[in-house]
Amino acid sequence: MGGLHFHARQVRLYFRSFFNLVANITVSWFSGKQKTPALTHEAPLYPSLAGNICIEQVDLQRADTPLFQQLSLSWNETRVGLIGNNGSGKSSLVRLLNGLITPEQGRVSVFGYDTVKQAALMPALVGFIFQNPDHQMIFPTVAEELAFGCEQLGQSTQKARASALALLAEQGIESWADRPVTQLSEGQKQRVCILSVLIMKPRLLILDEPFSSLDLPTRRLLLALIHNTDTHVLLISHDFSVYDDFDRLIWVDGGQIKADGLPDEVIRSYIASVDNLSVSL
Ligand SMILES: Nc1ncnc2c1ncn2[C@@H]1O[C@H](COP(=O)(O)OP(=O)(O)OP(=O)(O)O)[C@@H](O)[C@H]1O
Repeated sequence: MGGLHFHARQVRLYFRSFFNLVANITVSWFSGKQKTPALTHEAPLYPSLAGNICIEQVDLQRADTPLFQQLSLSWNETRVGLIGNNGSGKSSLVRLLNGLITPEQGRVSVFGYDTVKQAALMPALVGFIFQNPDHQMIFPTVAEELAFGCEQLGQSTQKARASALALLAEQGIESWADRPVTQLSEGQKQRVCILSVLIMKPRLLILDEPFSSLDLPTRRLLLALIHNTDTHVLLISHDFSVYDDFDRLIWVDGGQIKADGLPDEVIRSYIASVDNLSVSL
């Protein structure tokens, strides 16, 4: 068991190191330490779909089965939610946005950057929070977990620790700095994960079911954290109350956009469709 756990940690470490190596090079480019590559803000293939985040005529298969066919979607709103039944394609859709999966056809771009052609930029542009914080945390203590992101932004080890401590102090949790992450509760771990991504100031923050095991106060605390950033947020949650202040909600069904609009209206349509289904069962 211990060996298995160690192995899983190592795999995660290598995976994250690879992404961070790429992010490091990228951030160095941004900060002018190396020659800046020619970044092309390409025009959208379909100008009517122009937006900060843009999915254009995308085809995607999962396990040889078509999931998205000619999927097109774009938005500029800062707070966007994604709902849909299990297996409807939500996680696949958000994984297209940081280049974790690649479409067979079409194009996905985030703030003008192509997630495939400019994949190396994605770790610096798009932060990702998973359902299970254990899949994300790799350092022994809270401060190290936060400092890592700052080091990827080019800060010295000392400066990175100072930035981590400053963020913890701002959150009123400076006493957590040297706590082992393994001794945090699930909610505390998720809070550290969100802070460790926000400290890198991504332009888009994607959260895939981040609250499923959290109690109401912790959920509210983390929602406030998300609301207080000026980062664009894309949130997947089966708890619709989290969408109260959101600008837009997208309902995915069988790999297609079933409804897209104000959260209240989309939630009403979704619930009505589930009620209809229950009646006909
Ligand atoms: N790694 C994978 N390999 C192959 N098929 C996959 C993989 N991940 C998801 N799928 C398939 O793609 C489809 C969409 O799955 P996805 O995880 O995107 O749905 P979801 O809406 O996020 O579901 P849930 O709410 O259960 O998390 C499903 O049919 C699923 O079986």
